[in-house]
Amino acid sequence: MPVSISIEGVKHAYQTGQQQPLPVLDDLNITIPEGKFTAVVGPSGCGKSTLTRLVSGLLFPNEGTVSLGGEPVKAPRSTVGMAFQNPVLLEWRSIIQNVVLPLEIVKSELTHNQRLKRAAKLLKMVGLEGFEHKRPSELSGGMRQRASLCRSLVHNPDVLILDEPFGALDAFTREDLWQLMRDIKIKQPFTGLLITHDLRESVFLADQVVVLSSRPAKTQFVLDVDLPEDRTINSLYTPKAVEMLATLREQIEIAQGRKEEVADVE
Ligand SMILES: Nc1ncnc2c1ncn2[C@@H]1O[C@H](COP(=O)(O)OP(=O)(O)OP(=O)(O)O)[C@@H](O)[C@H]1O
Repeated sequence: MPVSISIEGVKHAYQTGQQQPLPVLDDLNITIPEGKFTAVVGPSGCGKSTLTRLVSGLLFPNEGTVSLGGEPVKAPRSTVGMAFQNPVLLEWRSIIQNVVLPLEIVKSELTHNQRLKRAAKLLKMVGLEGFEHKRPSELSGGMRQRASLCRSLVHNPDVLILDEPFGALDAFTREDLWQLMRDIKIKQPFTGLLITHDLRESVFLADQVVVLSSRPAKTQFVLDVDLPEDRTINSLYTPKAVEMLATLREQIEIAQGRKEEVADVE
């Protein structure tokens, strides 16, 4: 069952040997209701991947709290799924064996056959039926990323963290995978956190887009994406979406220090 994600007053600095700590996150506040999808955008190096480590329990904040379903995160949780820009599939395993890997790690109660059945169902859902027994190197980049998405979903995670998973793909494959992700979200609900540099991707996939300031990152701006659930690529060209994209573009420029924030004049 999807759970809410709550990031409240989070500050984090990395200890870097003898040098002064490097402040990375400074007063981060993000709330993602259960089953909703939030995209986080911000300047390069502002702390987005650090945020994913805090939510997945691989790192703990110096100040503030990160909670999943109202429970503070104190350790890595097996109910979180993750996918990254580089799918890192194991070459000595077939595609289906790569997909079942998380079930082995979390010591699932499913039998061997049940695990294979679940993986095969996911592979079918992403259009990889017939490729179950291929090696990762026999697949294209887009196909490997589809397999990686199956691996991140095979243990039915209640939270899915996507750290630029489509960043290395060509524009058309990327759009295909956005649509696939939209359909997966309906079939297998989860609470989603997407890190991306692509504003169109954020508007296509998310219910809300959070813009972070430059490092140390603060929550600078939150946009509610008021588009239909069943949005298509064409939805990105509607006046409403174009206006949202322009707003986000402007906020990124402010975050990068290229533009001053202008106060509203009544
Ligand atoms: N384990 C670590 N120890 C020390 N410093 C780190 C560590 N991990 C990241 N950093 C530093 O923290 C800052 C934020 O890194 P992070 O990877 O979270 O940013 P990001 O927003 O995801 O970057 P990008 O957009 O370029 O992918 C960077 O300056 C990075 O060098």
